[in-house]
Amino acid sequence: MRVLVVPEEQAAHLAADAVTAALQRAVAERGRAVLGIATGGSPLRLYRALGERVRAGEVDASLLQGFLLDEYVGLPAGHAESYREVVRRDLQVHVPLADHAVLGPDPHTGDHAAAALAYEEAIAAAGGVDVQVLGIGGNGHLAFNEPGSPFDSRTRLVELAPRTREDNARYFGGDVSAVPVAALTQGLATIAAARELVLVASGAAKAQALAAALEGPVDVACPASLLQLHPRATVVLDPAAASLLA
Ligand SMILES: N[C@@H]1[C@@H](O)[C@H](O)[C@@H](COP(=O)(O)O)O[C@@H]1O
Repeated sequence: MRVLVVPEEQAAHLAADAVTAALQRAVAERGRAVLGIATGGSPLRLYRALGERVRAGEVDASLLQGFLLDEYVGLPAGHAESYREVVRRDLQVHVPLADHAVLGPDPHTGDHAAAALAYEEAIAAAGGVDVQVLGIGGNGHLAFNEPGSPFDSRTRLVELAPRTREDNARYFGGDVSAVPVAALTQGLATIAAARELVLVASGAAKAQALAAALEGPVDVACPASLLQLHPRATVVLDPAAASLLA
């Protein structure tokens, strides 16, 4: 695991370096590349920086396919805070992935187990994820794998922890009751199967989770501690997020 601590503005560029290199490697090997997409505030600057790389011709967006980490269950299709819409706003305006080239778990089928399985199959059919962008929850969650999620978990329906719903209320006008109670999420084993992981985090609110994830025991109590086991993981932090690291 590589941990880089730099000012936030520089962090996005270092993370974009890692993501770009992984995508270029995949394109050189297989003629295309699969990007794993995280939502939330953490990767916003990274996605802008990645857009610059695309405009500079370092990455050909037409060769990319994207898979979301997770999706809320219970929002109407097209809801502004559904992760499919968030990805349109936060990633696709910078990195022009075609709509058909971006998939997320489908929360509208009425059969969440079947949708979860179909999503795993779609990722496998694409050849797996080349580089997975990650944020980290304040409680150490990855995607919507809350503390206690098994390391061998796959895409499935999960209930959101109260802390996660409170943290995410800021995207729902501050109203916790508007935050869905469930989601479909890639499992920890699904995430760990990506060939490369790039986690970005900033701010003191993430410091405790990062100390547990990077320097604590590898344990389901902190789902993000699985990064310690991954052969190609890069973590890019600003000084505040890194402030509790030894
Ligand atoms: N499901 C997402 C995660 O994928 C994300 O990493 C995390 C942190 O979000 P933020 O970057 O906005 O702090 O929260 C959300 O709940």
